[in-house]
Amino acid sequence: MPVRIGRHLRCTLVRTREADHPLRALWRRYDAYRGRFVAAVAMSTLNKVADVVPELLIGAAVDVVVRGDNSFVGEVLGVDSRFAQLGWLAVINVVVWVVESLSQYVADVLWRGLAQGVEHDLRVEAYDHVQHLDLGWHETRPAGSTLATLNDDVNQLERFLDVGAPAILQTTLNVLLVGGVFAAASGQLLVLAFLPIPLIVVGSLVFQRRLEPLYARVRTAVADLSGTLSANLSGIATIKAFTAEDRERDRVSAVSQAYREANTAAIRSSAAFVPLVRMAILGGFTCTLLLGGWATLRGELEVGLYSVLVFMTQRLLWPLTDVAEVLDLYQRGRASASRILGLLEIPVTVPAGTATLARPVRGRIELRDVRAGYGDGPDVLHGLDLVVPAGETHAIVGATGSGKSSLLRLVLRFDDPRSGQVLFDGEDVRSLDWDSLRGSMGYVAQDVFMFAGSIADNIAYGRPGATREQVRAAAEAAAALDFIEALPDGLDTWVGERGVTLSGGQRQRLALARALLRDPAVLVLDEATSAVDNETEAAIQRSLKQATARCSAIVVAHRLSTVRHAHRIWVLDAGRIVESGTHDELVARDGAYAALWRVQTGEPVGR
Ligand SMILES: Nc1ncnc2c1ncn2[C@@H]1O[C@H](COP(=O)(O)OP(=O)(O)OP(=O)(O)O)[C@@H](O)[C@H]1O
Repeated sequence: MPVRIGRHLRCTLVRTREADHPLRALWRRYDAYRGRFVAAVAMSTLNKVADVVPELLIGAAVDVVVRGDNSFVGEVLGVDSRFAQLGWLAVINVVVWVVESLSQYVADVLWRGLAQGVEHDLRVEAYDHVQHLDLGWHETRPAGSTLATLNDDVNQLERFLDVGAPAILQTTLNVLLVGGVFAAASGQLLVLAFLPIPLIVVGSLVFQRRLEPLYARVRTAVADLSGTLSANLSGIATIKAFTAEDRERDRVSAVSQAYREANTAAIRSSAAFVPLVRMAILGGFTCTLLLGGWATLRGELEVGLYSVLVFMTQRLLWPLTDVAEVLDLYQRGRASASRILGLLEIPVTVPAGTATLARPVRGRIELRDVRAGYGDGPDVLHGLDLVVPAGETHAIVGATGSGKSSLLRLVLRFDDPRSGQVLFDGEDVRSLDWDSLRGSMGYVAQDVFMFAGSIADNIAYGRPGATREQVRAAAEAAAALDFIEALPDGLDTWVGERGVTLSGGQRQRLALARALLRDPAVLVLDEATSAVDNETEAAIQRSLKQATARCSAIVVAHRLSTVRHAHRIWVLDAGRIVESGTHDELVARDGAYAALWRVQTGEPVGR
């Protein structure tokens, strides 16, 4: 099965399939929240009903005052006294207000809980998916852009669920409840008061269509801005060193301006909707006020009912002015949902296998006719055959760009080869689960990363349950204990996110300690000692000799003195193995390795 290395830039996927509505897809994905959603809808419905009742009570009170003994309330309750009727109305009002307030509280808690639950789950799920995507994908996509999706887009969606969704529900309920009252009172007024609604609905649909691409543009602009900012902050030392501050400010300003323009365009369009809605509302309100008033004067409508209808028109129509804002939230939420789901749809191209290795893991690595490359680019490794028997230390050397790190990436299965096989203890690495494969390896990368935490935390990163003594022993084996103990808090010294308080060589030694503490079957070192001085390197070599007595090691090094004692040295040139053998054999052969050796040491060949 030919598989390609890395680079799966699938920005196109960030916009999900048109046919599948992102919010509907979200609904399907989070079925665990459906119960809470139904409860929130029920509570909002109760709240809305309780909200409409006081208006009816006002009408009833006017009816009591105007019609006295014949009032609607008097007939329903069988109470003659107007004072008693008003008293009853007051009691009902208090009960309704209590129900209204309580249901409002419960509905708020439910909606907010729902929104935050979905926000949390979605963020964690998206993050987890992102961390399983292959390394090549991460390398070709600005980290800031992924961050914008994980953070900003998830927040937008939360805002829609928290504010937008209940608002849509309340507006719909309003229309239904008030419509019911109007229908009971007067069919003609129902038609007139509701005339603006189709206009608003059609307007909403038209605006929604216009707004959709505008908000998609806003989300893309946010991702660009976030990507630029995060890249610049990571490269701040380079910006300073090359006095590029002004240039970078202009670049950030241009990206920020693009965001501003995208937002302005969206806001201009969505805000234009408000006056349209208001004009429609004015029409409906004027009809009820005038025609209802005239009907009351002609005696065709009760005064109490007229006052209810006027209040109701207010209640029905004014909340519709919020439709524009809700539409705005909806579109933002939809665009964000689309981006998050797009991220979740990106396939994991280097999935874990299911096989486990027999224990104890021996640590034999073999590459069989391996061809590999990045994305759609040319091959960078051309049919490599290489074996590292269990327990041996092998070195990979060669000019810069010859493919040494690419080879290590295949061993760790950061990428898969385009053809050929990588075998670990005889098993194809594609068939192994991560625990068997990477769990048996200790890796020190060229660019060492330290997490925010103490030195001890960083060393124990690959083996969280390690004892203090084990951490100290690993630090000692990596020739790191002396400098650690010289620090004010020793092993408890806090190192920043990137270990910026440490020198390059110190960081490398901590990374080595971290790898050794795992007690790996295979130690993979990519220029692990390039930043230490000769004396420290000699100390590390002595420790490594002990450490690698128990495991296999694949060591990439430019400094050939580092790998001189390896069991075998493989010389790479432009992605091909051109020589292999022990140091002495290779020097004796007087080929590429011998030439490199001479350049580095000035030693005459054959010595
Ligand atoms: N992530 C990547 N995406 C695309 N091409 C890459 C990537 N990493 C390396 N390459 C290319 O693959 C080739 C081999 O690079 P590699 O890093 O494996 O060489 P190397 O021998 O480790 O170099 P160095 O000694 O400088 O670390 C180079 O041509 C490089 O441009």
